[in-house]
Amino acid sequence: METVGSVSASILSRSIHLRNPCNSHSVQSCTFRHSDYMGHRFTTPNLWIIEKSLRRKAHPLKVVCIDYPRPELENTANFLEAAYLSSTFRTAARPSKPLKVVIAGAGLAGLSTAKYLADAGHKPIILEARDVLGGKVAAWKDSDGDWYETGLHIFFGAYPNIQNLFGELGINDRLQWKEHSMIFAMPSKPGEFSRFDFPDVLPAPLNGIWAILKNNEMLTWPEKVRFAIGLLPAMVGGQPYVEAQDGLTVKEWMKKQGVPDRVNDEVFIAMSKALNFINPDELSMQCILIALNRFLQEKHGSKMAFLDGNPPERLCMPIVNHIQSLGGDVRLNSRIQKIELNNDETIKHFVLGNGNIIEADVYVIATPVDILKLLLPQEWKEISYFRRLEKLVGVPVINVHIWFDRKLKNTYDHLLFSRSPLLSVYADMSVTCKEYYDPNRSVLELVFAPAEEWITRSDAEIIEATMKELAKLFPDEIAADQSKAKILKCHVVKTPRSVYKTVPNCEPCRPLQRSPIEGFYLAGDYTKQKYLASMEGAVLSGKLCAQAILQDYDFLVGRTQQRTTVAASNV
Ligand SMILES: Cc1cc2nc3c(=O)[nH]c(=O)nc-3n(C[C@H](O)[C@H](O)[C@H](O)COP(=O)(O)OP(=O)(O)OC[C@H]3O[C@@H](n4cnc5c(N)ncnc54)[C@H](O)[C@@H]3O)c2cc1C
Repeated sequence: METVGSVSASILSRSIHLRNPCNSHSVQSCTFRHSDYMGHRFTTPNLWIIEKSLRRKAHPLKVVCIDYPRPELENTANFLEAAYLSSTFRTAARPSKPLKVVIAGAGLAGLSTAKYLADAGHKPIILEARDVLGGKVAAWKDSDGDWYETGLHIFFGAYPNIQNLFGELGINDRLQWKEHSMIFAMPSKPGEFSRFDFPDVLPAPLNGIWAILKNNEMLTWPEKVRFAIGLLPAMVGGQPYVEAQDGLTVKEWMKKQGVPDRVNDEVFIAMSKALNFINPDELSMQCILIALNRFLQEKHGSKMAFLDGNPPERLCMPIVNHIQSLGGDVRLNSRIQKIELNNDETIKHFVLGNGNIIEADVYVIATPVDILKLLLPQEWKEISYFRRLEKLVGVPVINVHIWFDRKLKNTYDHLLFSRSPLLSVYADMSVTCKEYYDPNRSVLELVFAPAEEWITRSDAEIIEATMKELAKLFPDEIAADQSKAKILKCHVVKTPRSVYKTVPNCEPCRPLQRSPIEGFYLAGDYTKQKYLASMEGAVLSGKLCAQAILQDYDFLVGRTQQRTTVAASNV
């Protein structure tokens, strides 16, 4: 095969820099021009190359060809790392005895675990309690055929594992990327918005710095300077500093760093509510620093995309089809009721709600952490790995959909930060999302947070409160009494326990995917991974769970054989 390009790689401190002179996704073959590897050739369709750990001659250079570059955004080191991890499942040696892995929960974490295990040649079976896929990305069709969702979901440029997954499934075109901006409502000027625009010509973090410096409506120059000085230790101290801030709330950290209260009020209330549905006086500062780090480190990190339709069909179904095409299974209406143990306190089987039992070589719980705690057998509760879970508690949040009798004008084809006391982010889905497109009527989807006080209130009260807030965002078009735009219909979806509430000191309580119980693993956005409680975090947790199972393969097979032998001799 003809050599059509070369890749040069270098390592600067700990980040990987890749340059592909071919700059094409359809390269058929490539020569690696590192002195140690001169002349080494790789051939694969859609060649892309990832260099994992170039550490001079002491460690061999690891080169992996990946098939799924991301078309919209640049292939950053984080993306290549995500693609590399995915490729390890496809290229793993086929197992002589595929493991039967039962996974509780068909949220993104459970689906991801099953997908990557299936890629590696194993047999995952997902048991989902409800009649709908997706967990916190679940959605339902009403009697008019309109969809309503558990939550308004945004995909970020800084979500490498999600985008790699879209590439693998061949559904990249389902992400509808928006302008690289963040748009905030201005409570002091009802109906007006202030933008942070990230210029495409500048690399990160300069594009972010430029966006902040150019915006003078929300923060004054002295406030920006005070905030920048406050952030200096984070820039200098790196990850250890970020982790150390887990003990402080956002508000406490701002005070300690001498950042003016107005910065908190103008920017961080909106950001805290968007990230974790709570206010800065509760949110751990580590959460904000991790988000800033992920969003500002990459040129397109804070660029946002909407899925082009309802998540169960447009995102979850392709994962299910993939799992089933490789011999796995996904069963709805199959709630795990109980974890039954052997005498040695390992798992004997899962008991389902209908009394059926299911046995497997490996068991994974990919439910929310609150459900896991309810399922934990008494015998495990004092193990510190499980005891620490007590600190992780789901936060309440409400998602509101309102269909109006007209097209609202004061809106954008984008996510909007409402900066209202009761609401967090919102979007006119009739504009932002292809499947929900309507030329004549607006459909607002709004995240109602913090929701602690509202979660037990009636839908009518929630809609009434929402309309009062909307009257400030659309002063010319919406009035609380509906004397302007009229509500055609609405849906309110309450999630009393959503993502874990990221209050200070939660980080040490997040469990690794491999538990101390043989053959038992966890997946879920709350488990240990570097992307907060998010869709990206859920998908990565599934990959890490599948990776841990693969790493333990010999042990798990040996264990199963031993049990079979013992069972046979008992007969
Ligand atoms: C309102 C809202 C807005 C959000 N916005 C964003 C956003 O913009 N961007 C972003 O990245 N993230 C967002 N998130 C967070 C994101 O949705 C979650 O982090 C992610 O979907 C969690 O996935 P998971 O698989 O870990 O858990 P889940 O989605 O909760 O999945 C767990 C599954 O387990 C099932 N289950 C429970 N009990 C049992 C049982 N006993 N047996 C079998 N199955 C069981 C559940 O039914 C569920 O399907 C938002 C969340 C909400 C609620």
